[in-house]
Amino acid sequence: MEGVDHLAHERNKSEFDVDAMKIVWAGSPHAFVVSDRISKLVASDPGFRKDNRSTLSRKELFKNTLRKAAYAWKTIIDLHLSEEEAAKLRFYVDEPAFTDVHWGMFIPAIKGQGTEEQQQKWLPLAYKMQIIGCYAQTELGHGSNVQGLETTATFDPQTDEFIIHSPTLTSSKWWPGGLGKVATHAIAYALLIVGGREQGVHGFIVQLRSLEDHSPLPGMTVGDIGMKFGNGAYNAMDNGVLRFDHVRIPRNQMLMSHVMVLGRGSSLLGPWGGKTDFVYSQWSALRGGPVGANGKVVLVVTCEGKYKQSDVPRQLVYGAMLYVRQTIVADASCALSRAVCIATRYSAVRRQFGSQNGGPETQVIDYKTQQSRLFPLLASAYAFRFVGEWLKWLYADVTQRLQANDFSTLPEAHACTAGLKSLTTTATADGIEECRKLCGGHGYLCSSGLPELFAVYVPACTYEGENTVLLLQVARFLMKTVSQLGSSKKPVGTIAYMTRVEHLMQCRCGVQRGFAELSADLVEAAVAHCQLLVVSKFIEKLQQEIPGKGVKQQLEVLCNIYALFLLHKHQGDFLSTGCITPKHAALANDELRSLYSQVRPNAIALVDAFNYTDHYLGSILGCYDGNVYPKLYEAAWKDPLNESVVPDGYHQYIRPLLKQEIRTARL
Ligand SMILES: Cc1cc2nc3c(=O)[nH]c(=O)nc-3n(C[C@H](O)[C@H](O)[C@H](O)COP(=O)(O)OP(=O)(O)OC[C@H]3O[C@@H](n4cnc5c(N)ncnc54)[C@H](O)[C@@H]3O)c2cc1C
Repeated sequence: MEGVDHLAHERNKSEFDVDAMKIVWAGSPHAFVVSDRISKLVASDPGFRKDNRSTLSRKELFKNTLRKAAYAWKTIIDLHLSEEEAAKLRFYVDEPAFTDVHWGMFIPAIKGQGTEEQQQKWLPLAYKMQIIGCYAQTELGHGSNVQGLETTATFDPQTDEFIIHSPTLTSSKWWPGGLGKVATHAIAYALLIVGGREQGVHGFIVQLRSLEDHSPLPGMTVGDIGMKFGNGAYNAMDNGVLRFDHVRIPRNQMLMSHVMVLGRGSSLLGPWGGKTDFVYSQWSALRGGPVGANGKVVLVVTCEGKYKQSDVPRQLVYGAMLYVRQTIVADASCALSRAVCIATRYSAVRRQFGSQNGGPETQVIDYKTQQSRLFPLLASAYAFRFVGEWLKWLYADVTQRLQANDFSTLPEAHACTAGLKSLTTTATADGIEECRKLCGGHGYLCSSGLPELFAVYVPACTYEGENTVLLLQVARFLMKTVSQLGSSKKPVGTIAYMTRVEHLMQCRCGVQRGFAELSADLVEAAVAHCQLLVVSKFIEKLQQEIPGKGVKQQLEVLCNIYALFLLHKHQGDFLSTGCITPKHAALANDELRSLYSQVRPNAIALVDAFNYTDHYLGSILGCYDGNVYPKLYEAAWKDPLNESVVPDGYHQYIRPLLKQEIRTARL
């Protein structure tokens, strides 16, 4: 039956132009062309094979990841791929690797926190992969609380160097991807000590390994932290542990675009001016902690004991984080759409019960319960796509403003990226698991692709800001906004709606002192605010011109499902606050059911619009042609356990049982 499309009847039912939807999903015709070409290139190259990943041992998996990363780099060079194409290629290779951190965190950190001089020195090396970088912030004892980091960087004015040291076991760097076995350099975060005084946590470029033989440099104890959740998945990554024993690095390896420590006799440039011994700054946690009272970086000139302020707000250190978090939101729609594509196609293939007069049984996708679990996830995938697009725009906008010394939108951008990172990753991780359940027993097989997708994805709820910690930051931002409602400072942008809420206008924010007590409720408020963002950005998308027969109508249906499903899920909150009446709630529920019926004939086409190759999906249940059973059957025989009919261990452990010889067996 090779070549037969078992889902053709489903595709024929669709009421819209799938090719036009593919372009909407990709973001533009250009993005579609690039994505389509690169995904097919990766899928057709046996060098990027990944179907055996979950059966490899850790060592084999890791070595294979190294091979793929090198092969990907060779392909990028040989084919002269642009930066955009290269990024797409890494995306479609679809394997966590040290390169993710090198390109996604090490380079952005140097760009965001390094001086021009530092960028000129380090970026060309990093771009050519003559050095490989990791991002070493988290320690064994502290992750979210960056101010609590214990690694020290003590300035030695005699030699003009920093001494990087891990004073305790809990100060060991722990988790950084790429650190364990590959990275030659790290951006290591450490508590700066100048003249005996602690001056907050800063980033330092530290060489870890020899560029000749890859051995750790003197003073470094470095290795991998061990197996992680799931088969394959994140075990392809060498998350690492690192201890420093009085490692010396030159002063110019502290990242100094916003703060600086000057050597004796150096001149100060820019807004600070003057001549001094040392200058350093104070700034709060990268991930935690409220923004300071005036939001300014405080520069301290130690030799004179004078305090000066620059015009640079301390939130500027969030720049690299904003970038990384907005990419995480974009990735959420990819991971969720992938799981939804698998579950939708399989739900159309799978039949259970309902046979009439010997006819075929019912496709499980036709059960209303299946639809009510699956279609809100399909709607969420599209909703996250569009809010991700908007966040990308917001990031570009805020970056442009920063270059023009306009810092006004930075707190809002920070709240949006933190909140949406939290919301979309939580919903995606939960959504992937729901898709696994939607596929019944077969969803539990590695060949469904869903267990590994979940295992790879779920740490996104923790890294780059633990999701609850991030929501607490959004809650603080919202409470601050509420407290300013009566003042002349009017909320704008994503919080402008607050001025329209009559009740809020009369509120005085009373949670300043009781914040911790109310934090669980405030986190819910933060989620609601972020949901409003997602819904409003979906609606804004629909206000644009969207070409293609029936495309806009389908998106309208999905947008309504997304919004009404939320209303349905949180009915209690809406009813208890008097926002809706029980009649409204019932109407919304009726409407939701009717929307599910409208999606049903278009469901397969709506997931086809993601344009995923079978290679990228990595799932027998989700394969394009729907020919699930023969492929499942065939895959089972390829399992290493089936290499022999009688298993290894039969003579030692099974036969003695069967032959009642267990007491004399050598176990
Ligand atoms: C796969 C993976 C890859 C990673 N890669 C890197 C990397 O490349 N570089 C790097 O530096 N780090 C990396 N990390 C580490 C990651 O960034 C941290 O684990 C993350 O920041 C969370 O910090 P934590 O582990 O200290 O969690 P904790 O903060 O200890 O969280 C534990 C619990 O405490 C709660 N909690 C914490 N603080 C508060 C609070 N103030 N109020 C209420 N509740 C609170 C949290 O909600 C959570 O439920 C990685 C982690 C993983 C899992």
